[in-house]
Amino acid sequence: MSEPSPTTETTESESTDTNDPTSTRTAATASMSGTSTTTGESEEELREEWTDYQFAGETHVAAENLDVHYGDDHALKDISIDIPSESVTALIGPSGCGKSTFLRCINRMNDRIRAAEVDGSVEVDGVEIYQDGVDLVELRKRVGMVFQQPNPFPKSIRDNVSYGPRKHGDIRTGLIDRLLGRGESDAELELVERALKRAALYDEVSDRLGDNALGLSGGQQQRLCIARALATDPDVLLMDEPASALDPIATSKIEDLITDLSEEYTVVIVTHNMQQAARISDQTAVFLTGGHLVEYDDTDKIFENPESQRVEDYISGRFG
Ligand SMILES: Nc1ncnc2c1ncn2[C@@H]1O[C@H](COP(=O)(O)OP(=O)(O)OP(=O)(O)O)[C@@H](O)[C@H]1O
Repeated sequence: MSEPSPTTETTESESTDTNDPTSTRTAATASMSGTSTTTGESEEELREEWTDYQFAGETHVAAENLDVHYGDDHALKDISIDIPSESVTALIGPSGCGKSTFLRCINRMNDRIRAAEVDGSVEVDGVEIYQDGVDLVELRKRVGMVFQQPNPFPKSIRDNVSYGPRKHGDIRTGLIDRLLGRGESDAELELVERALKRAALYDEVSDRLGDNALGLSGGQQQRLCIARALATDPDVLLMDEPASALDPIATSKIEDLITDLSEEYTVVIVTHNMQQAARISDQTAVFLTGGHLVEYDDTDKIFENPESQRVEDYISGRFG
């Protein structure tokens, strides 16, 4: 192993992110509460466990003292975590413990949920993304997201992939291209091919790029969604249970792809499938009920010798 989309789906209109008027929260550092958890371990003790983690690589995404509320529901409590670049980080834990909420903090998708209030800090490449003036379109180009249900647009395969770059004006259409006899369509085709190859889909669709994407199998649609995310040249890929709607063969292809992508991208994946987390991730963060990050470490350590009894119970199926 190398070193790291919600239950809501992205729609075409969502993908055209503009600065969201609800996104005015600023970074605020929450103090550590020091309260006791249901198991009697203090939050400092829990924190102790996962801050022992030795980084395999450079930190790419860092959350500090992150709290999320949905109205009265305190969904994430004082989360601090450093996620290394070019690796796969799995987020595991029982339903409702805040995994998707955390994932959505990394590209500020929670800004779209009116009830969501985010406090604390998230840095991507050392830049605070919860400061005023952050360009959310740019952020979401750099931090791509793939959701549980494949959600291609009802357009051609080619248009699905080129949608983002076209929207953001990233496909070059300048004079030099025209002088060289290259038109907009050449640049676009190049980009589409590159993204489809990177998503391990090109060979299966190269002869039908004009066909409607909805005619692809579920696994192909999911790889198309990954290609669509890659087309805007992100460096972080957030994946919310990307294989849970797929059959075992399609799942295996997605897992191989994720491993491959982690050589180039920082992948953060939510999964309910612990075997999947063990197979594909380099480090694993275990969230448990109450919105706590209980332990974070190398995946082998989490699965073979976790520090926390609660994590051991969860992993062995005695809890959660
Ligand atoms: N859009 C929302 N509006 C209000 N509350 C929400 C919203 N999304 C999540 N929550 C609440 O936040 C808490 C954490 O939910 P979240 O979906 O992040 O957990 P999860 O670990 O990803 O769950 P699952 O594994 O079931 O997807 C839950 O109590 C949930 O009800």
